[in-house]
Amino acid sequence: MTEGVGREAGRWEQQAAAGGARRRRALLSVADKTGIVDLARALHERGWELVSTGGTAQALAAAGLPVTPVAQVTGFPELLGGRVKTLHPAIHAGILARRHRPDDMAALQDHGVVPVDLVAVNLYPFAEAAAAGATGEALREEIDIGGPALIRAAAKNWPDVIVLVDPADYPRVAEALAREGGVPPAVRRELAVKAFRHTAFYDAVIAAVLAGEAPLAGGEPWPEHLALPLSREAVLRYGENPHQAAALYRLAIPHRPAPAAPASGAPGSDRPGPAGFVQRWGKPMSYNNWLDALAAWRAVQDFALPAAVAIKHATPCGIGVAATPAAAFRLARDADPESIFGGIVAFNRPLDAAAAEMLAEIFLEVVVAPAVAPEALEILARRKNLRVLEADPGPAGHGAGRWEVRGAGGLWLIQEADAPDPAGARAGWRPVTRVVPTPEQWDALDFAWRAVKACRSNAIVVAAAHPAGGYRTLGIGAGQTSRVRAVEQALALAGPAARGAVLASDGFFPFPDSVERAAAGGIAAIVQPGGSVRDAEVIAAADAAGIAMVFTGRRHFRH
Ligand SMILES: NC(=O)c1ncn([C@@H]2O[C@H](COP(=O)(O)O)[C@@H](O)[C@H]2O)c1NC=O
Repeated sequence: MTEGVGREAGRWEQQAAAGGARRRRALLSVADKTGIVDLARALHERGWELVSTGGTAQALAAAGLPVTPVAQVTGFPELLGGRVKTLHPAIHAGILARRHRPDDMAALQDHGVVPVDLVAVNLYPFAEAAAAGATGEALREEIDIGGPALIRAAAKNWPDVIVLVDPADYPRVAEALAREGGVPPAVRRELAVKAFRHTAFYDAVIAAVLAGEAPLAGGEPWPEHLALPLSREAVLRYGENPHQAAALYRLAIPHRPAPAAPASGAPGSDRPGPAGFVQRWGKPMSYNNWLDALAAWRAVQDFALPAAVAIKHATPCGIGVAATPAAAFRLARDADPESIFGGIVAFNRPLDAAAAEMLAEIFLEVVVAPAVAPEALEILARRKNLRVLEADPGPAGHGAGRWEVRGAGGLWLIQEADAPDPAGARAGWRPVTRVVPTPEQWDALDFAWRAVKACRSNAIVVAAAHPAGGYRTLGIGAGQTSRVRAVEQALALAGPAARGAVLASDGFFPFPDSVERAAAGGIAAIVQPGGSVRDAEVIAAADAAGIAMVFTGRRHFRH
């Protein structure tokens, strides 16, 4: 505590306890009436005067409590359809007067203003109105003006005024008043912090909604100041390691509601997750679970056919596409049967029983899919340590999913997410070698290119069609500090299967050495962004080996 406020507050409490040199006054003005009658009754029983705005006053009067209408205090009726109710010196001077300043108190006396000692306010439900589709004038009327002014005034004067913005805090304040005749300074300060967060969050939501499709950028090149409305979804057991504290927040920009989870009658109670996620089974998600599940879910969006992406430590260890989720999973699993142990698997199609049976055979941490059939959930629920998430594949709305924010060393970096390449993107690819890919190789290169996008840089993917249909990664070299080492890792994992396979590189080859290694491993076709100053040498190496190579003109680094 600072500013000697505890001393001032103590004086205030003594005054109150001394039998009330004056009657204390509370201003109650709440859109959400939850708990307000109980709070008002507790105050009334302790001799407080209750002052309220229209709807709140009605609710209190209906409960048999005596209320002073705010209009009686201000001498004005509520104006402009409620746009101006409490915005008046008779209210705000009463809140803001510093009780230890004789000049402030004298000013109140001179102007017949009564001090306000407690403010309980919550705001017009702007976010709910936006989520329900309100626009234009109707939405604008949901922007609360007087409420934030009351909250901020009371929070500024927290040494003398109790500010309440959350009904969950009413009982403890009522108890403190009953027990001690006042609320300890530390608690008043804590309530003030909560109040400023409340109004800051409220305004951040309004700005984001008014900014529309570009909530972060505000529709213009990056704004100088940016307030992101974040809502806590969960306090996590710990972060990346047990000695790190962690919580999960989501960008709380109203958007269309996620589809209701299908009623399954299946085991487990549904646990809501961040916007668009519902946990259908299993223990709470950990920090690393979320990192991996989000990476897997993002990666699987890049494929149009049924796909399975298996992730370990935020980078894929196997990716498969095939006719069914089960067939896709078989390919992803067999790509690296060792690494998938304890992995996270995402699907881009609803999970059926056939896929669930295969998943339940091995130890996995998390499975993510757009939907999980009831019979599939029954099967997965055999695995006590598995977590099952349903994810909403639809657009996040208001551009919330379009942005990535991450912290590094006290700074925050924001970028547009690396969106999936559109379905026909390869029409823009440019063959640069004498040999051009066969139609089959084009398909395999398309798959490998989408797979390498999901991998940490430097990333190389060796991939091929499967004789029974579909495509799978054979070897992934990711997170390497040199590109040629990523090639070697991918080839080593692929082994003899690399002969005749294709290779994708997330960035250009700075030297021909990677192509020479690929050629030695039997790679038949390569896709890479191109753009190196040594492209000519790289192309010459491919030509010398009889390898087909195409340039995408776009890279997919992932740091
Ligand atoms: N205009 C004002 O002076 C004003 N003062 C308080 N309010 C809000 O009016 C609401 C309560 O209204 P009622 O008691 O009529 O239901 C609260 O959400 C409060 O934040 C106001 N409304 C909006 O700005």
